[in-house]
Amino acid sequence: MRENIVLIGFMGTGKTTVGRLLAKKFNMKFIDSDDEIIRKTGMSINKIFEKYGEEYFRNLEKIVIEEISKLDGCVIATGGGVVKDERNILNLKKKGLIFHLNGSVSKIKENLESEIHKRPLLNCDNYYEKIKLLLEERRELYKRASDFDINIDFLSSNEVAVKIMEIYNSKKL
Ligand SMILES: Nc1ncnc2c1ncn2[C@@H]1O[C@H](COP(=O)(O)OP(=O)(O)O)[C@@H](O)[C@H]1O
Ligand SMILES: O=C(O)C1=C[C@@H](OP(=O)(O)O)[C@@H](O)[C@H](O)C1
Ligand SMILES: [Mg+2]
Repeated sequence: MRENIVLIGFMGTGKTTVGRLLAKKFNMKFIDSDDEIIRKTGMSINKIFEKYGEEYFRNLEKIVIEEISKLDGCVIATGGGVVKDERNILNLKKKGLIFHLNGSVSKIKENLESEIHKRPLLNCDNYYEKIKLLLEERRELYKRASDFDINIDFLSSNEVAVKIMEIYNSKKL
C-alpha cells in the first residue's frame, strides 16, 4: 500500500494547484474534495453555499472525505474548512500523511486576488480582515491535524510540490 498525500490549509494556500502538480510530476492519481462535491451535485461551490448554506456543504464534504480516505497512493487536496470536523481528519489520517500548507494573511490575499469570487466565505467588502479572522480561528486546528508544516510564503507552487515529495519519499524508507 502506498500512503496518500493529503493537503490541508487555508483557502488560497495552493492545495489544489500543488496537489495537481504533485500528482502529475510523480504519476499519482489526484483527487480534490471540492471537485468531487461539484461532480456529485452538478453545482458549483458558490451555488451550494448560496442555495443550501454552509452546513449542507459541510455535510457533503464529510461524505466525500469519508469516501476518498479509503483510496491508496493518491494526492488528495481538501477544502480549507476540512479541519472543522475532527472526523474528517481521523478518516484522512487512516491512510494518509497530512501536509499543512501554511501561509501568511498577505500571501493568501495575494494568491486569491483574482479569484476571491470563487470563495463564498470571503465574499465581503473587507476580505483581508475576514481571512485574518478565519485564519485565527483555524490556525490551531491545522497545526493539530498535520504531520508536516510547509511554509509557502516564499515558494512557488512547484517548489512546494518538490518539498512535499522529498518528505514523502524520505518517510517511506
Ligand atoms: N506557492 C504559490 N505561489 C504563488 N501563487 C500560488 C501558489 N500556490 C497557489 N498559487 C495561486 O493561488 C491561487 C489559489 O490556489 P489554489 O490552488 O486554488 O488554492 P487552494 O486550493 O488552497 O484554495 C491560484 O491562482 C494559484 O495559481
Ligand atoms: O475554507 C473553507 O471553508 C472553504 C474552502 C474552499 O476550498 P479551498 O480551500 O480549496 O479554497 C471550499 O471548500 C469552500 O469554499 C470552503
Ligand atoms: Mg482548492
